[in-house]
Amino acid sequence: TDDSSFCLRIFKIIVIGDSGVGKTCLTHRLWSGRFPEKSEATIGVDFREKVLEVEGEWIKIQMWDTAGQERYRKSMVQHYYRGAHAIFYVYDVTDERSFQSLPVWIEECRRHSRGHDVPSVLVGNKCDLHGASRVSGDVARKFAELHGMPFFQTSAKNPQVSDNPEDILAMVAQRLKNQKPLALNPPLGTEDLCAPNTEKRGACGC
Ligand SMILES: Nc1nc2c(ncn2[C@@H]2O[C@H](COP(=O)(O)OP(=O)(O)OP(=O)(O)O)[C@@H](O)[C@H]2O)c(=O)[nH]1
Repeated sequence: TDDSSFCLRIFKIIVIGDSGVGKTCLTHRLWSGRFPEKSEATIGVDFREKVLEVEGEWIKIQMWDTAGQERYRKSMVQHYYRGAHAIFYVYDVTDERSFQSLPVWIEECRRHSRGHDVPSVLVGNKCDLHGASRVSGDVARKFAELHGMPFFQTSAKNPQVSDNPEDILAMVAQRLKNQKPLALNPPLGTEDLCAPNTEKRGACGC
């Protein structure tokens, strides 16, 4: 047998954001290719993993779909962030409040990742809806630039109308695999902050 097949690098991605923005649906879309008919509030964390081939290397992606509701997440917060290689910050494009909450999520991440800024992407979800209070794409893009994150607008329900969630994951996986910053043009002075957290990289028993 080929021993290298048991020697996968593992990358942990956590999905963060207010309750109801669609974290579970996005994760479900990525793992099953479908939009779930029913989605209930996540309690604690929902954990999925899969093996992806990226440019000839098989890597294992672990996706941690976290609870947005405070009462379902309190005791788990440390576990979410420990060893995370990347974060999807998700907001709902029809819900201004979920966008306004982002600095709080970013701050929480900083507190728990011991001074490291974990490479992140900003994902506006529910682009298939045309609600009155849509968060401006330009404003969100500027926010993402300010924080050195690539920005995507997507829909777990109807990926055709927007960036495809699978493409977002593929891009993140490719950058993690190559240990490149997630943002193409990190803002001046933040290059180190965008570098992948390599401390727990390569969880390989070989
Ligand atoms: N129209 C539309 N609805 C969506 C989309 N994504 C999620 N939803 C709906 O939004 C609601 C909340 O989705 P969830 O995925 O459970 O939200 P969550 O962020 O995981 O919520 P918590 O687990 O409480 O943190 C559900 O009713 C979904 O059907 C989307 O892309 N488009």
